[in-house]
Formats: sequence, C-alpha cells, structure tokens
Amino acid sequence: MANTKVGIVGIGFIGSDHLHRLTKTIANVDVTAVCDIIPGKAQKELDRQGLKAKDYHDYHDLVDDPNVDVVVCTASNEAHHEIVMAALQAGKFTFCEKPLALDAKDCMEIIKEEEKYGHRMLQVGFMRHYAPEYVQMKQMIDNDVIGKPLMMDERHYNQTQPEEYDSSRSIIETAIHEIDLDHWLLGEDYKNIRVLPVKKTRAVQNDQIQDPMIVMMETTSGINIYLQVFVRCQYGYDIKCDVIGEKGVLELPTVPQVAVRKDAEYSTAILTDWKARFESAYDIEFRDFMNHVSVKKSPVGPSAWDGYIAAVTADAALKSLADNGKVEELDFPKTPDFYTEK
Ligand SMILES: NC(=O)c1ccc[n+]([C@@H]2O[C@H](COP(=O)([O-])OP(=O)(O)OC[C@H]3O[C@@H](n4cnc5c(N)ncnc54)[C@H](O)[C@@H]3O)[C@@H](O)[C@H]2O)c1
Ligand SMILES: O[C@H]1[C@H](O)[C@@H](O)[C@H](O)[C@@H](O)[C@H]1O
Repeated sequence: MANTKVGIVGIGFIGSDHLHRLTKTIANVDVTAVCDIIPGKAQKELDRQGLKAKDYHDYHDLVDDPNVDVVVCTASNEAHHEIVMAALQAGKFTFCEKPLALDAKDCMEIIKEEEKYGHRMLQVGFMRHYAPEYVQMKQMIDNDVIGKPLMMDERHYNQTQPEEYDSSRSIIETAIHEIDLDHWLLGEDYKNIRVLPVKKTRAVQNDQIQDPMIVMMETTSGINIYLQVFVRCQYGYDIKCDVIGEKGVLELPTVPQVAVRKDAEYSTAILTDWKARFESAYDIEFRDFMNHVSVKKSPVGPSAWDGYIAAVTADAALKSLADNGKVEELDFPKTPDFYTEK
C-alpha cells in the first residue's frame, strides 16, 4: 500500500516536532508538503531535519494540493478555525492541535462542516487521552478502584512563556488540557467553572496578565476540581493530577528520572517542557490517527465535539476571570449521535 501523504500547516515548536515524528517515528507516512506564514521558516526546518517537501506560504495551496491526503494543523491558535474549515471543505482528513478554535462558536462551525460528510473527518490534539499513565487512571476510575471520585487536585505549570502569553492563553491553550481531560477521565459533564485571580508573579511585567490562576470546576455529580495554572513558574514543566476517591487516591506519576546522591544531596531532575513529558503520548496519538485515516477510516481519538465542549467551558472560564472569579454555570447540549456512533 502506498504511503499516506501528509501536509503540515504551521512549522513552529510543535509543527517541527510532529514533522520529525511523522517522518522518523510513524511508519507509512510521507510528509509531502509544509507551510508557514513566515517566509522561509518551514524550509529552514526541512533543511535542519534533512527533509524534502513542497514548501507553501499560503495554507490554501497546501490544502488543495492533490499530493496531500491528510492535513495536520499546528499553526497558532487563531489560525486553526480557518485552516480546518479549508481542509474539511477540500475533503481532507484533518488533525488539529488543541484548541480546536478560539471559541465555541467557531468550533460549532467546524462541527457543521464535518457533519456534511456523515462521518468523522477530524481529530483534536488532546494527546493526554493517549498518555499511558492517564489511560491507566481512567481504567482504575472506571473499575471502581478508589470508589467514587470526590475531588481532583491538579497542577499545570510551565517553566516560562513569552511576555505576550496572556491570561486568555493560559485558559484556552494551557488549562484547556485539563478542561478536556477531567471530563474524559471522570465521564461527567461540568456544572460550573470559576477562575480565581490570585497573587501575581513578578516574572511578567504586565499587570493585565493573571499568572498564576486557580481554576475550579464542579461536575454534574458534584466532584470538585481544583487546578493551579502557572505558566511562568520558573523551575520546570510540572504536571500533577490526583483523583481523590471514597477509598483511595490515584496519583499521576512523574516521569521517571534517575536520582542522584552526590555532594550531600539527593536529587532528581524535573523536565522543562511538554515535548519530553508527553513524547510517548504524541507518538501513540499519531500512530492511532494515521492507522485510521490511511485506510480512509474515521479517526477515533478526541473529536470536534470534545473540542467544542472544551471551548464552551473555556469561554465560561474567560468570563469568570473577567468578572473577578464569579461562578459561571454551564449547560451543554446533548452529544449528537454523529459523535457517539462507533
Ligand atoms: N498538544 C500539545 O501538547 C501542544 C503542545 C504545543 C503546542 N500545541 C498547540 O500547537 C499550536 C502551535 O503551537 P507552537 O507552540 O508550535 O506555536 P509556534 O508559535 O511555535 O508555531 C506556530 C506556527 O504557526 C505559524 N502560523 C500562524 N498562522 C499561520 C497560518 N495562517 N498559516 C501558516 N502558518 C501559520 C506561525 O508562523 C508559527 O510558525 C498551538 O495551537 C498550541 O496550542 C499543542
Ligand atoms: O501551556 C502549554 C502546555 O503546557 C503545553 O502542553 C502545550 O499545550 C502548549 O501549547 C501550552 O502553551
């Protein structure tokens, strides 16, 4: 069988990483085209990785290229909606990094476009669904290992983010992982969300940016989730997830690192970025996505509907933050059959 031809739009940090993954780790794929809005950026990355592919500057050309079967969108958040719409309109299976779009309204437009095909065409890059440790947590919750979950205690810390990374990105780009993940882990919708502005770090010189922040969510059965988001914590990339149940606690493991005993110290390293922390999750995610779309089967990973649910919740979170932590009630439409049919 011929290799599947992939085009990648947006060759920044994760675009370069997925380019490497799709050419070196995932079998039976050819990356035939790349595109970045910044002239020369994609070509420079091709050269750095010793690869050859068509280099476009306008994503419309990549999407319409008959030598591209599948579109991977790794462009900046604000470009996702237009790129995904164009890819779907061109009839291409599409992988879009999270968030699916900037808000729920744009996600709904994507859903309407996808529904025209009568089957799923799109997967969203919520790769934690593929991380073996989260998969195990989900199985343990489903198998009642700790009884009914009562609370969750989470941390999403980045070592740093650029000056322009504002509070809204902390929600729609950072907290969106847990917003999506927790509802998948627990198998419940959210009832409400609030975002508390807390004492700010001096690591950002812009008093309009709220960093850190505390995101609190409650599910329909009353499970309370407490998530600290801190995108300039300075010390490392630190992800925590505890699920506290009636009979016990599930703890997300930290990535195993060799411990060093030396000079009267005992230490283990902390990772500094998402690339290393979730490397295997990204690999498994792409293997699964490509296994399906390469034989023209619908992808089965996180869907546009998951992207929409996360965006509705993120919209409410932004509202809460603007309103000094007011509780925002959430109400979701029933999941369309389209997204539940196997
Ligand atoms: N799943 C994850 O864990 C994960 C990790 C990192 C990033 N992401 C997501 O991936 C996306 C990219 O993040 P990044 O850190 O690589 O950002 P980045 O800024 O390094 O890269 C984005 C690239 O997209 C390009 N771009 C923007 N608009 C474009 C357009 N219209 N056409 C073509 N190229 C365009 C930019 O020039 C840039 O090179 C974001 O949406 C982010 O949320 C997801
Ligand atoms: O806050 C970052 C997250 O920790 C990563 O996992 C990526 O999603 C990245 O896009 C975000 O900026």
